[in-house]
Amino acid sequence: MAPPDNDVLFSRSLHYSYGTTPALAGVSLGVGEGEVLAVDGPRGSGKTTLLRCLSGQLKPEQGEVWFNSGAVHTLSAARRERLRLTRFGWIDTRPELVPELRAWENAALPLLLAGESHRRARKAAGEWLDRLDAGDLMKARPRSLTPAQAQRVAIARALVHEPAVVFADEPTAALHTMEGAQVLRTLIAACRSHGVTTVVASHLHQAVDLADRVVTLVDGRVRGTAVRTPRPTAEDSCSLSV
Ligand SMILES: Nc1ncnc2c1ncn2[C@@H]1O[C@H](COP(=O)(O)OP(=O)(O)OP(=O)(O)O)[C@@H](O)[C@H]1O
Repeated sequence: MAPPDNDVLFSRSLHYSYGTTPALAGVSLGVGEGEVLAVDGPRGSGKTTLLRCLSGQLKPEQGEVWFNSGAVHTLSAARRERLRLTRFGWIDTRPELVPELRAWENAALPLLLAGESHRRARKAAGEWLDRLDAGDLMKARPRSLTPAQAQRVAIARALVHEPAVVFADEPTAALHTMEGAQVLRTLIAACRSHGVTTVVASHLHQAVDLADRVVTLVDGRVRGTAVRTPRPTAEDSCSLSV
């Protein structure tokens, strides 16, 4: 059965286990266009596994994932990889930048991999680094960046190819609390102002205040959903003109 038309991303009854350890035990949810969804829950509740299934990194053992009314769960690994490269952005807990590349080259990777010219990829990466308050880091190597600066470069990399959906898996868990809060605000403001649908996992409740809706997972199941009204604006998230 096809998913509701108004959801960009939709899952139905997702199940996933690592060997005998169940991680998802029937998760169904939808994410609307431009919505910022926070996935909350204690450690081990299945947040990372859910984001990996929704983004096509993992194939669910049972259940369905739909993106823009197209089935993701039935795609081959190569087609899912292509989808991730072109339509999705991923921000991990740790930025995992390529140490040999400069910040702008790291940020430009999705465009360079897609065959974009060096000049255009550099321009787009520079614009994103500027918006994320990291424009002065263009030529820096990852080893010279603070964790928060490196995460800003990783956020630019997730947004540079204008994805439809950005997934962020505990993007501030490795940062100092204050820096983490700033980085999260910048990320969500950037996604909002560019209309990017966003799914953020967080067990620290940091994302909850900035999201439109919060889904709480416990033991691989949805335990609750809270909708924030009125919907937060980009200005609520960040004072930068992202
Ligand atoms: N590679 C793995 N091998 C075995 N078990 C795993 C693996 N990854 C996750 N798990 C288990 O699956 C369950 C869900 O893990 P998951 O990482 O999805 O939860 P999480 O909510 O993201 O946790 P955290 O907040 O600690 O990142 C947990 O019981 C976890 O121990």
